[in-house]
Amino acid sequence: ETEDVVEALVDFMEKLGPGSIQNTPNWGWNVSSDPCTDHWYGVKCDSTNQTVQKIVLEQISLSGTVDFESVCKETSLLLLSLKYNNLTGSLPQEISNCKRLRLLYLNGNHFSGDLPGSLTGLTDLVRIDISNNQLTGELPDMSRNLGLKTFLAQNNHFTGELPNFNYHQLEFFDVSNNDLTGRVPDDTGRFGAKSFAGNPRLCGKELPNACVSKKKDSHGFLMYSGLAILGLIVLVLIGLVILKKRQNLEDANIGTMKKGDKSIKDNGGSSESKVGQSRSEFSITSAENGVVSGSLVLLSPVEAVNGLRFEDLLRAPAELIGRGKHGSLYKVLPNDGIPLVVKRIKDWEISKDEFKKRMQRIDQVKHPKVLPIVAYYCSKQEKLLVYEFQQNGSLFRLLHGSQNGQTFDWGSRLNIACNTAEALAFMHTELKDDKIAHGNLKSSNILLTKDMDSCISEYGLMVVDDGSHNSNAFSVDVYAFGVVLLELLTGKPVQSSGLDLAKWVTSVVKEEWTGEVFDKALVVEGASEERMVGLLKIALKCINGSPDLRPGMDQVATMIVSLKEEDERSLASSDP
Ligand SMILES: Nc1ncnc2c1ncn2[C@@H]1O[C@H](COP(=O)(O)OP(=O)(O)OP(=O)(O)O)[C@@H](O)[C@H]1O
Repeated sequence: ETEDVVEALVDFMEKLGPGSIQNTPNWGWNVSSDPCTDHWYGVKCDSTNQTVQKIVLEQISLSGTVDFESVCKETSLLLLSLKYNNLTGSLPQEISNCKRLRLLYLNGNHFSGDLPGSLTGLTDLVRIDISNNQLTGELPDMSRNLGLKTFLAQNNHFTGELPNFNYHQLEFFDVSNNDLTGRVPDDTGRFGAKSFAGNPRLCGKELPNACVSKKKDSHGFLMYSGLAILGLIVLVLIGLVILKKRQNLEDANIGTMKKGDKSIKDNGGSSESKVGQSRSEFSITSAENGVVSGSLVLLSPVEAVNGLRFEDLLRAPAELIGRGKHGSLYKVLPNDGIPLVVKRIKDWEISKDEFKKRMQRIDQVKHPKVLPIVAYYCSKQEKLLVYEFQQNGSLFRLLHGSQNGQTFDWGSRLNIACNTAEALAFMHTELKDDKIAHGNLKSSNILLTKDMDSCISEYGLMVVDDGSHNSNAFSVDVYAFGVVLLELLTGKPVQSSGLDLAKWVTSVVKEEWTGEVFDKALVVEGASEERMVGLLKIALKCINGSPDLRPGMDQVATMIVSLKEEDERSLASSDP
C-alpha cells in the first residue's frame, strides 16, 4: 500500500475508538507496517496482496465515529463491515468516495442524522444494511443503483414516503419499524407486510392501514352494477352453504373402532348422526365446515390410542395450531389420552386405494427418527393423519423462536443434521421403488421428542410436483434438506423479508467470504470454522440448481457422519 493510504487507514482506525481491542496480538493498524503483508486485524487484501479490499470490524465494541473521508482513500475497498459496535455520528457525503464499494454493513450501531444523498452515487453497491440505528430523514431514491440486492433499514427513525426501488431485483428488503408515510407501491412483489410493518402512517394492501382510494369513482353506474353483482354472488354462496350443511347433516356417518383388527369400520349409525349438531366449537370438523365420514385406520398400536374411538377424536377439544399450504393441523386432546395432532389435508388428488397403499407402505418402513403415523382416515374430499403431539416443538421454533436464553450449540445442530440425513437416506432407500419421498421437508417438519431427540414428521404426505420432468421427488428432498442445513448454519429463517435463503447464501459465498454467512451464536461459541465450512459445502451440493447433480441422500448422510466423527475426534483431543 502507498504511504498515503496507510496513514489514512490509521487515522480511520483512531477515530473508530478501538479501545483495548488494540492490544490484540497482531493487531497492526500502525504506520510502520503494511495492512496486507503484515495482515492487519480485520483486513483482507486482493490475491496479489497489493490493495485492501475488505475491512471487517464486527462486534468489537468500537465506540467512535467513522471517518469515511480517510477510509475511502483506499479506493479499491469492496466491503466495509462495522456491524454490531457502538459507533455514533452521522454518515457523511464522503461515503461516495468509496467508489467501488459493493457491500456496506453498518447495522447495529448508534448512527444518527440523515443519510447522505451521495449514497445513490455508489453505483456498484450490492448490499447495504443500516438497520438498527437511530437514522432519520428520508430514504434515498436507490432506483438507479442497478445492482442493488439488499436494502435493510429497519428499526430506525426514517420519515417521508418510500422512494423508488427496483423491488423485482431486490432479494432482501426491510424498512419495518420506522416512521414512513404514504403508500406501499403495489409492485413490491415478494416483500410482504413484514418488510413494511411498524410504520403506523404507512398504508398498503396487507398492512393494518389500508390505503384510501385516491379519487372518487366517477363512474356511478359501473360502481352500482358492480355492487349488484357482488350482492348476487353473496346470495348464491349463502344458498350453497345452507344446502351443503343440510346434506352434510344427512350424510354424517361416524365410524367406530372395532378392537382387534385395528381398523375402524363405518357403522353408518343413525344414532351418531347427531354428532354433527353437538360438536364443540373447537372440534376438528366444525372448524372448516366439513363432515367426516368413513373409517379410521389405526396403524401403530400406540397405547395412547387404545380404546380411542373415532368419534372421540372428532368430539375431543381441538385447537388449530397450523394452517399451511396443504391443509390444517389440529392439536387434539382425547379423554384420558395423550395429546395427538391431526393433519387435515385438502385437495389431494389421490385415489382412496392409492392413499391407503401409500400410508401402509410408509408405516412398514420404520425408522426411529421418523415420526410414525398413528392412524389415518381417508375420504374422497379429505385425508386425516394422526400423529402423537411432540411437546418440544420443531427445529424451526428452536432456531427462530424465542429461545429464552437457551443456546442451540454446534454439537446439537450437527447431531440433528446427522439424524435427519440418516433417517431420510434410510427412507429413500426403502421407498425408492414406491417413489415415495418426503415431499415437504422443512425445519417445521423436524420435531423434537421429549428427550430432545429429533424426528422427521409428515413423511410422504405430499406428492412432489415441481413442474419439471427430469427431477424426481427424491432430489427435491435433497434440496430441501440442503436448505435445512443452511438454516442450521446461518440461524436465519428461510422466509424473512422475502429472503430466499439458498439464493442468499449462494451469492454471499460467491461475493464475499464464507465466514459472513454463519450464525453469530456459532462463531461466538467457537465452533470449528473448518467443519462449518464443511457442512456448508455439503449444503451447497444439495441445493445445486440441477437436480441430477445433487448427491443422493445416502451420500449426504455419509458425508455428514464423517464430519460429525471428525468433530468428535477434535473435541476428544482438545480435552486436557
Ligand atoms: N406432531 C406434532 N407435534 C407437535 N407439533 C407439531 C407436530 N406436527 C407439526 N407440528 C407443528 O405445528 C405447526 C403447524 O404445522 P403444519 O404442518 O400445519 O405447518 P407447516 O408444516 O408449516 O405447513 P405444511 O406442512 O402445511 O406445509 C408447525 O410449527 C409444526 O412444527
